[in-house]
Amino acid sequence: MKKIILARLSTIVPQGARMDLVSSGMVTENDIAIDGGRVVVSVNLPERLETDLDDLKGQIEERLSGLDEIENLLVVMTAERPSPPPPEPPRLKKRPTEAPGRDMRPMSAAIPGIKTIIAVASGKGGVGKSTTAVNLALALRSLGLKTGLLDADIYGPSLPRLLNITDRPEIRDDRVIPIEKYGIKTMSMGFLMEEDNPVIWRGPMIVTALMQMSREVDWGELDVLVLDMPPGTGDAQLTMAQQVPLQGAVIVSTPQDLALIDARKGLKMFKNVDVPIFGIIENMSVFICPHCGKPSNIFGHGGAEADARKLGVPFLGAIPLHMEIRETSDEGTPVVVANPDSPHAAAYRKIALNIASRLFPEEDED
Ligand SMILES: Nc1ncnc2c1ncn2[C@@H]1O[C@H](COP(=O)(O)OP(=O)(O)OP(=O)(O)O)[C@@H](O)[C@H]1O
Repeated sequence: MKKIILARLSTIVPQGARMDLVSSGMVTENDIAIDGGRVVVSVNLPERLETDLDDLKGQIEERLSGLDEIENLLVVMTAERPSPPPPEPPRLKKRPTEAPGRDMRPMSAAIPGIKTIIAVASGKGGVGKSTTAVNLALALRSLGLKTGLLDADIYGPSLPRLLNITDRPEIRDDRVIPIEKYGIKTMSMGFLMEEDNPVIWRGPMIVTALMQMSREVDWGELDVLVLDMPPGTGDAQLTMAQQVPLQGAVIVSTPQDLALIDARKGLKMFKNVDVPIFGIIENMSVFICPHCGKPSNIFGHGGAEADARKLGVPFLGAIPLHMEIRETSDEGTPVVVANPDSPHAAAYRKIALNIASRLFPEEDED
């Protein structure tokens, strides 16, 4: 089957390219994932190729449309960048709203149906960003907001594990249908990836694919879409911060100094692209002993709060390091739904309320 697909794609020469999709290596056997009748074709575009992506996508779909074996086809455009260009603050100072992006859409055009988007980011990996994003999304939902959660962590998507989702999303009319769990709509690269064939997402950066994930998923009507950003402050994060119309960002940090230094980089990145920082969340702030309930400041609690004050950024709250948060995450039932009456769930709800009042200030006035 892959051979047939490759043969058909070898007849397409993208506008501006010298060779066809297959001879140029833009689509290889590894870039085709087949799961029953579902086929995902990943096109790795060279950085410098200026081509109309919608047109190219249309050509691929048309060329493969005659194959009976394909029930659902998803074409994903990915862009490899051998060396990320260093951010240039003057160029990035103003967030472009009119300039076309790579795919010729306005860079931060609103996504129809989605009222607001917030990014949950961290300066480095492993600080509990995804756990925080999932619990915040569920807490926003518990406040009555229609909520979606997009796991943009292409390097290590964690949503399938955190929400115990093993299904694959349906693809209808060329749009991916998000998977609903605990009342929120969710989407993750992990839902589309083949476990034994992760190579489909190879490449140091897949920003174009992420753009498709936010725009070509059928989110329906949402009050808020929570974006679980990839960890760090590299080129992928920067491009996302520029291209997705963000209302604001929250930075998750652990109390350790190192994480705070990284968190500062996160703050700087969003400031450079004019995305308001809603505040810092200190995760794993104090260790609460599961046996005696006694708090211990093993990481030096308070670092994030003091740092936020110094940087003039709001401190949104502290989430303790607690076994229950870890266990519920591992079981795929985050603490906000597993134990809504717990103090941990209350801590997430308090932060969610704060975020909601920033997102919808007018509804807060009476
Ligand atoms: N407050 C907490 N208390 C206890 N465990 C936590 C807490 N927050 C996160 N964890 C645990 O820490 C680990 C890392 O969390 P998580 O995957 O959310 O981090 P991350 O920053 O998204 O990581 P990565 O950057 O690698 O994606 C997980 O096992 C999670 O269950």
